[in-house]
Amino acid sequence: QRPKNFPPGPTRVPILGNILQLSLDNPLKDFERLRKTYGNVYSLYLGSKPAVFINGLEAMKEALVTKAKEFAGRPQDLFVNDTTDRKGVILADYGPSWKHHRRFALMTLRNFGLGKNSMEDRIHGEIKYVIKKLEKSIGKTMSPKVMFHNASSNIICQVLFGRRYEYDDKFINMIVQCFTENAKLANGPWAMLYDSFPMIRSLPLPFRRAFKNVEICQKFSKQLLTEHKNTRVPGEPRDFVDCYLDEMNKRGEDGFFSEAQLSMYVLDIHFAGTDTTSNTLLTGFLYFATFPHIQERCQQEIDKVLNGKDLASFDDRHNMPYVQAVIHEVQRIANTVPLSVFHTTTQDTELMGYTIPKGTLIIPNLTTLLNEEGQWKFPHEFNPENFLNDQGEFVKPEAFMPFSAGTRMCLGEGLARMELFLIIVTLLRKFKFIWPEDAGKPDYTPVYGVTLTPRPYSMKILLRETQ
Ligand code: HEM
Repeated sequence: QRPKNFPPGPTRVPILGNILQLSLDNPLKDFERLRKTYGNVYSLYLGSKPAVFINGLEAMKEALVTKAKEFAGRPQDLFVNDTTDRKGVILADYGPSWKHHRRFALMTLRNFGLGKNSMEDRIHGEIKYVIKKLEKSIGKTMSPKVMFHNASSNIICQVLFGRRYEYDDKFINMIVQCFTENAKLANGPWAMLYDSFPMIRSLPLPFRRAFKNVEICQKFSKQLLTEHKNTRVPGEPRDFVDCYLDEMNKRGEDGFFSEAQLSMYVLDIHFAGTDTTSNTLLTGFLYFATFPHIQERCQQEIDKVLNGKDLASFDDRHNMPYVQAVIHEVQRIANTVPLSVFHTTTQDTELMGYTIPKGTLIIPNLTTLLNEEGQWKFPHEFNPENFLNDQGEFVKPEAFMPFSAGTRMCLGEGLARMELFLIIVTLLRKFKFIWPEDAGKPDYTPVYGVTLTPRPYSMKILLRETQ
């Protein structure tokens, strides 16, 4: 029996809950089936623990925007919490430590956006290496996966640590590999079993791999922190880590800012800024290569707007409605973080008339907004018309929430949007991306995880004549 007025859902069995009713490899289709049966707010039991799923624009807005604070918590008893030692910002519960760290990140990222060495310069700096890499493949086919993952990692590494790594650097490739592996493990079958059955948690099962990966990454960030402490000049920050160390000096021992926090905090931001942007870029180029007419129309608009200009700037987006529409459509179809990051309720509350007690696990299914019927002209196909009005102007429907919404909304949205725009525009301006003749039909179905990943593919690179 569910508690009185709790969201409905399928009957559960003792101990296992509803877990046998889900495909643990990729439950997204099951979640959609359950939404059709039980409505936009329903519940499932993962073992003995209830989880409330939020679907569709109306329910999502009520929870994340109207009742933002009431839904701003994070669960603290899951696999992901154990792997990250309950530090950092992404999984921090709603409270003063999370607030201070979120505010600090937003402020510091904003400050790096200004001035001489601006975020745009940093991104263009990295794009030069991407161009070099692509130039080596002209006339040939290449798999863009490592390149985009490393480019995204480098952009955020520059901000955090003031440094970048070559794309064949073994060390950073190992870190990125840990990120991509953990993004699959974090909500994969073993994590689901770990969360549902606490008695198996200390057993040597495959979920141990995720702990090992965090350990490897922690070594990496701790080493960089030591280097920073040894070389910094207080009050003259070179990067995010220096700013944090300055802030620690300023605050003294207030219990919120500490070195132990810092090493997981930078890891959080490094991870969040790598596996998201890169998978979105990979989705984008998969579609550019297989929808050549859309690629060409973007190139015409880019040529016209950038006519004679050396580099694209983020402001140019206002004169590129079609390119803007395409990039947003790429994000919509990529559905990069399909179940957002899980929330909890911070107090007893109500949603769409149902009663939800404090501390309930909340799963915002963002997928159901990005393809919701009635919200999009073409919910189930790749079509930039989804973001264009009858006059060909760019419009952003309300259901476009790949970064979530409200209090816990992605704090890297500004950076991510700038990266996507500058990288896509610069590369489409210079190169033509072609689906290889012998590659067969493209498979657009992504691999499930905390982030959705396009299946590995290769594309042929040509240099464009008109630039
Ligand atoms: C296309 C790229 C990206 C997508 C689609 C994306 C999406 C998301 C989503 C859905 C959430 C969960 C929000 C919630 O719980 O309601 C999130 C949180 C977060 N993202 Fe992003 N993200 C992207 C890029 C980035 C970048 C570049 C950074 C680095 C600065 C970043 C840092 C974070 C952080 C720190 C959080 C946790 C915020 C909190 O709990 O307060 N993300 N992101």
